[in-house]
Amino acid sequence: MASSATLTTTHLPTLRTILDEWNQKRPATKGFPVPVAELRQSPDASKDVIVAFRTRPPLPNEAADKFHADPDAKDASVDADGQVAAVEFCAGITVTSAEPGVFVAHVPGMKWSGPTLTHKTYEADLAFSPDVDNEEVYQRTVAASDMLSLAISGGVGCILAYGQTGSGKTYTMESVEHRVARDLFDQARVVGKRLLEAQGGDHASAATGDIFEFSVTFLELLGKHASDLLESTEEVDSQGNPVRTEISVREDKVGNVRPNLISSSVRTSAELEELINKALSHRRTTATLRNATSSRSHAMLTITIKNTLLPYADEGQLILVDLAGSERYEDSKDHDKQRMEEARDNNKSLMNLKECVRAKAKMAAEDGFVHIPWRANKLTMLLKPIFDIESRQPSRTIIIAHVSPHIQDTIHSTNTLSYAAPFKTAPPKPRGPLPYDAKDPRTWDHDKTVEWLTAQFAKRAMKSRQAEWNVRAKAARLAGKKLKPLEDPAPGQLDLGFDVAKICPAGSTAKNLGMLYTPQFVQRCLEAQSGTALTQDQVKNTAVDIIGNLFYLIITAKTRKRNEIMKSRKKLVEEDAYGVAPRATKEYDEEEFLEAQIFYGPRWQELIIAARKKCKQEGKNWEIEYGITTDDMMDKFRAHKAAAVKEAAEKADLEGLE
Ligand SMILES: Nc1ncnc2c1ncn2[C@@H]1O[C@H](COP(=O)(O)OP(=O)(O)OP(=O)(O)O)[C@@H](O)[C@H]1O
Repeated sequence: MASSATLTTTHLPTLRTILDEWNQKRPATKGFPVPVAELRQSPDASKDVIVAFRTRPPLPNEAADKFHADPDAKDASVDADGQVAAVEFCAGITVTSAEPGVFVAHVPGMKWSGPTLTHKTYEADLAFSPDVDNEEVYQRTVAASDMLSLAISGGVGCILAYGQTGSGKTYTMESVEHRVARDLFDQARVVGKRLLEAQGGDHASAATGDIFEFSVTFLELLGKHASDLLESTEEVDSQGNPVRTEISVREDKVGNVRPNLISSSVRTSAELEELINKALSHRRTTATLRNATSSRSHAMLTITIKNTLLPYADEGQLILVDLAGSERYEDSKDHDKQRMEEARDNNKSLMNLKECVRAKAKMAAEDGFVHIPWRANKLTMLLKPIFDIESRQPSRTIIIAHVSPHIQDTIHSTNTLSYAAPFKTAPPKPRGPLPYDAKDPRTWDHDKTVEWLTAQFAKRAMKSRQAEWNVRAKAARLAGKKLKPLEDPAPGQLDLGFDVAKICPAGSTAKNLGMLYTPQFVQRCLEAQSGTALTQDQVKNTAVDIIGNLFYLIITAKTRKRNEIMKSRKKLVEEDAYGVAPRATKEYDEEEFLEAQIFYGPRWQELIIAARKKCKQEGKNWEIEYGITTDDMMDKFRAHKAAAVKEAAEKADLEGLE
């Protein structure tokens, strides 16, 4: 049977005629409904996963190369006289609608009656034709989905470039990276100024809005091997490959995947640009030295954004991934063993990525529980922030699937398009209210939400009232006097320090609050502060604490079903973040472990990671040096919980006596 290559080569004129006929019959291509200059916020900002298709223009002489315009080549296109036929471009892809995006792939085939073309339709949120430039792609994806604001506000934004080798992934991703570098700092300053304004008072950065810290890592994943693209190396191995330290990718004790990469802090667009250029030049050098293209590795740029006004809020992240080429395994069969293994590993990681993105898109569309197998592979482990359903950080993923414009590549293109098209989901359907569940804030109406918020603020107000009284009582005792016992305030008389109606205005529910980013909730609380009893820091800590509690309740409700399954798993096996063999610890189930982490907040991770890092550098045993182990921290947490339970019971007893 004729190979696909021979088929297209020999019958190119016939295929072109069939394509022309099809083109004449089809409706005109639908462009973007909104011109790029008037773009505000689209595509649907409520979607967690946005899918875009992109195809590029044919490159000079590419058609000739693709169709083997070399008379000695196996599939050479020669005419009846044995002359090399002139090879012209023939489209393998047609864009029929830009938004929603529709690509039609023209698949050549052969029947008894002669060559045929099958036209397969694939749908995405957006489709970019060859004449759309990089700026427009950036504006319609990253800018329109407000991804930079998401990351600045403590969320996670991820952009994935997928496609066959040579389809234009690197062309897109490099341009996105440079544009992110161009815009990120200006946007952060706008958000910073807004937050400082809400906070009021003097602040050193009030005029500039410089309240964020940015750090950058750049990882390369080649097959199963991860390395640091920011590590400069002169060393090369016997095959000419640059020797870089192998980076381990695993979950640490607290479940974070933080490979030990060089993390460079940047303060300006120019500094970020410089760093990106450095990493990209390392990637290119590696590719050239290996006599191959960058298509064999995944390159992951991560920008972490810390809000210095809210040190305990989650750090935002932007993760930009130029994925390895999606070659079919058969295409690598002629390669050496190492390259075949790499191709197999790449395929596995891309297949696992597909499962995870699909599950995530499905979960967002159905608002239910779907298992996301992100632990199955290093690539998806590195993308944990977007896949972990226990993460309380909001996230958004844009996947740009690239295809070659040539009919010669249509088989590859259909693979790419059928990989990415299922990520397109309908936006979540508007539903009626869920039946009320006291433990699930997503089911609370406005009144219940206000009641819960009021109770949260009241608890804290009572606590600080008591602390104040204790101080006064102690001073009185020292002066030989006795203070009148503290009486409970009359109903409605407790000064909460906040106007709850401003935090949760009419019509707003816990579900709406749960969709706010931590800094947005903090800003609301700063604006809703009544009286001057609380300092700025107290307001911020209270706000972070309360929104944390709400997130916790929502996550617990979401994962309740999963926890039931997990309950059978009694023991938690820990892995040492620095590669010590896994060891079993005392018994505590995952639910309690999660509760403890939330109780400690980011301090848990900071304490453990910082202590370990320092001791590792100094060659000391961190457990002896610091005397804290996970078991100790769990013990302390249990003691705290027991004390809280005891206190509540005593209070209940007292109330019963009254
Ligand atoms: N939209 C475009 N407009 C013009 N040229 C493009 C476009 N997209 C890609 N190219 C060109 O096509 C060639 C291949 O693109 P690129 O290297 O980005 O592909 P790739 O998918 O990243 O390949 P690899 O996987 O091998 O790294 C490059 O010369 C690039 O400049």
